[in-house]
Amino acid sequence: MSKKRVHEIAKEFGVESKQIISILQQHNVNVTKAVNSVDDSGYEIVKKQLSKKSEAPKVAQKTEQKVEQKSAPTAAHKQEAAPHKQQHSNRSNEQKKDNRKQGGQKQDDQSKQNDHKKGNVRHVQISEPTRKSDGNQHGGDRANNRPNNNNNRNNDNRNNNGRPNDARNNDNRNNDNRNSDNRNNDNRNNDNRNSNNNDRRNKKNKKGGNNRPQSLLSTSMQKKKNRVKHRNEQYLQQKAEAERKAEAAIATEIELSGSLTVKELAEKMGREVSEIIKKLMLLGVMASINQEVDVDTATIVAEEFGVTVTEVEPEEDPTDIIEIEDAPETLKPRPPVVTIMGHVDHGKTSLLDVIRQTNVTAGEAGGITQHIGAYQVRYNDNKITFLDTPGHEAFTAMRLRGAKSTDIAVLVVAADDGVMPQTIEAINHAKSADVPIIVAINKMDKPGANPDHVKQQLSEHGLLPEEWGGDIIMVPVSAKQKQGIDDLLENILLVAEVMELKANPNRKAYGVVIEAQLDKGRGAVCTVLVQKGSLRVGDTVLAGTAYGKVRAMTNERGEKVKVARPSMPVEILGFSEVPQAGEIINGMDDNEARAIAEKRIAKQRVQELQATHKVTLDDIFNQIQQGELKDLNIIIKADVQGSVEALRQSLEGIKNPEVRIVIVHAAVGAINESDIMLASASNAIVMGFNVRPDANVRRAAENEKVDLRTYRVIYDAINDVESAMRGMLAPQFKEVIVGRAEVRQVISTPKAIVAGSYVTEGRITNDSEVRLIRDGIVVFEGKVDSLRRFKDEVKEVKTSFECGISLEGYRDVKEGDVIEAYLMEEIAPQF
Ligand SMILES: Nc1nc2c(ncn2[C@@H]2O[C@H](COP(=O)(O)OP(=O)(O)OP(=O)(O)O)[C@@H](O)[C@H]2O)c(=O)[nH]1
Repeated sequence: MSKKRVHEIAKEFGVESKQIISILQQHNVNVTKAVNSVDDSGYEIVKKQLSKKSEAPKVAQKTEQKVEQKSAPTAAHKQEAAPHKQQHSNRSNEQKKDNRKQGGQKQDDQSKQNDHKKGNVRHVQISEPTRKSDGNQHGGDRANNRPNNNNNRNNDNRNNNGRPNDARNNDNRNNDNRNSDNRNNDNRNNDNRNSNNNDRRNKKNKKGGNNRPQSLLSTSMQKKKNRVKHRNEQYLQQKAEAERKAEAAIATEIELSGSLTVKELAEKMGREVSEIIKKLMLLGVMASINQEVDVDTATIVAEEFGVTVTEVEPEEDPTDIIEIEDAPETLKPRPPVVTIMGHVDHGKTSLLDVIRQTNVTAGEAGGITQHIGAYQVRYNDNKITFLDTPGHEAFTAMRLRGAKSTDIAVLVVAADDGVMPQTIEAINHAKSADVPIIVAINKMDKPGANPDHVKQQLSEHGLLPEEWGGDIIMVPVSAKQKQGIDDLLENILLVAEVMELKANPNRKAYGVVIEAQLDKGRGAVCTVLVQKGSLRVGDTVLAGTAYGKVRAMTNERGEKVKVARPSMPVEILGFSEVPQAGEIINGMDDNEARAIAEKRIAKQRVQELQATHKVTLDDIFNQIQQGELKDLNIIIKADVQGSVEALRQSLEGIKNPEVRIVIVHAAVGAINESDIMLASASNAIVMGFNVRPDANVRRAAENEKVDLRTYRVIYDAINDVESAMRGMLAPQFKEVIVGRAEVRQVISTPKAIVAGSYVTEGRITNDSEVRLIRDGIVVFEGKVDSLRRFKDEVKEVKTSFECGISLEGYRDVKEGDVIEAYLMEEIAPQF
């Protein structure tokens, strides 16, 4: 006894499960769900009920019954087959009709069937996941082709399994029974639905489903291949194009207008930088990418590459200020500017100190002069300007600038020590600057003093004393005992007189920046030596990219100065930023200064962008952040091997997850140019411990943009590297003008003096640091006491608004004054 599930029976009879459940429940069969099973008796009940309703034609039924009887011996089987009678009979009839019709069309039909088969093959491939519905179609086709066989097979199935209604075969039969009745039509529709579903699934699969059909896979592979092929073709095209361009870029003729960097020369010639460097090396010139080569060298290199060089006049630089020669009649005598030079500890400061009658040595950090100071002294009604250049080799670069701004060089040589390395260097600098030298043989009081030995040594370096038939004045002095000082000063004046030093005081100022620094309270503070013209408070000045109105001017004794004439050193306030020492300062028209400064800034930016980016301690953190720095390369130079090792071990001990410290070179000895070249090539930082670079090395480091740092304490070196990695190097500050307001009315109240003001630019805030400016001079610096709009206290007032400002601890405000608000802003370290 077999059992069938409700839904199977429903399917067999082509009705819904609930109809079957209802029939069975009416006959007290306990079923509630489509999955419940019923035995043969239940099945019979259903069959009977549904047979009554059936409208199948009698003839068909009879024919079917005959067939059933032939093949199915049991009554049960006859009954089971009943619903299918009409299907089979229809199919048989159809087949007969078809056979009659076929005749000449047989061939065509056959080919159509073949086509259909092909279609099915394709379809099966595509609809792998929907095998069941394909099975239907497939079976359907088979049924079409071999209806009788199909029939027999069904019968066979029945015989073999004792289960007459194999669902699949049943479905197949339904498929075959086209046009016979509604039920069959439904089936056909199902068929269509299935095929539609298949199409939809195929589309889904195309989009990358796991069950991607084979044909789609091959299509996507083909597309992929095509893409790769296309890319390859593009790459080859681009490569060919680049080669063609490179070929075209190689110049046969170039124009040179002055010295240029190796990189610029390479660009002009359309060659690789490495080719140029190689050629220079062959010519015996060791140059790096950013090093300048003069026109002659560049011409030789170019010619080596077969490039013709034409020398042209350099283009006029709009940022250059052409220096006008003053007419002889405008020139007036001016004091000499004297630079004191010499070896370390030979007594330069002491000598100058005696001359100035002040004690500078006592106030100096570590007893060493740290910067170029400038002072003017009066001797026998004559003025002499002294530039106090430090003797230590660390400050050679500054000394070089000092020499350039100098009329006379006083070379201090200790009588007991004789000519030393920095003495020779000083001689060379003075000679190259074409500055007359006066030798002060100092420390004559010392027991070991031997002036003749000094003279002898100096003669060997081309300085022959007058008494030996030469033209060099040599004065024995003792700074300590204040001996020979008058003699020295008289000789300076004598040389100056012979030189007939003159300048036109009646023109805009022209001079040189001796030193400059940022003062937290006063902004850019700058020592300037006026060389021509006169500098006045309120004048607009330009030095490099810095410009501004001179707010205040003081002399070396801190006294206020209104006008500085030729050869006078003064300290000035008012620059927008800190100018560089050695920069030329020009007095000029306001707008002109601003325009030139802006052009210079733009030019500087371009140059900075062009310069290769070198690693610096200031920039390490940024580079780490941007993922540009994986290794921090360091070159160590120290005085003794013990320090080299100590520094190496300490630096290598610094651990950072993003950056590895690599010591590319570590050795005993002074920092030399080859260290800089190595640092440049390996993008390294140079750290010197108890060793110092000379001027040439410093210049090379500047040119190569190599960060060169010297230390006297190992801890400081380690600390700097660690801080740099964390982006915590000591911050730098710059003054930022927040806003300006013009005082239009002064209102006196019992509590305070209120400056009724109009904000002309930026904003004024109630917590601003401010300065009160009158006729270009700062008359007060301090804080805002109160800031009001009408009667209300406000935090800030913006441009084009009026406000009342009272200043903390200052009442002498006048109409026309300018209140300038500023703040000291920490700037990100840059190099
Ligand atoms: N006995 C003697 N000692 C002197 C004389 N002049 C300077 N000294 C000493 O020499 C040392 C160096 O003097 P400075 O004036 O600092 O020498 P400097 O050349 O300015 O040194 P730097 O600023 O470091 O380059 C000091 O201890 C002075 O006291 C002198 O005429 N006689």
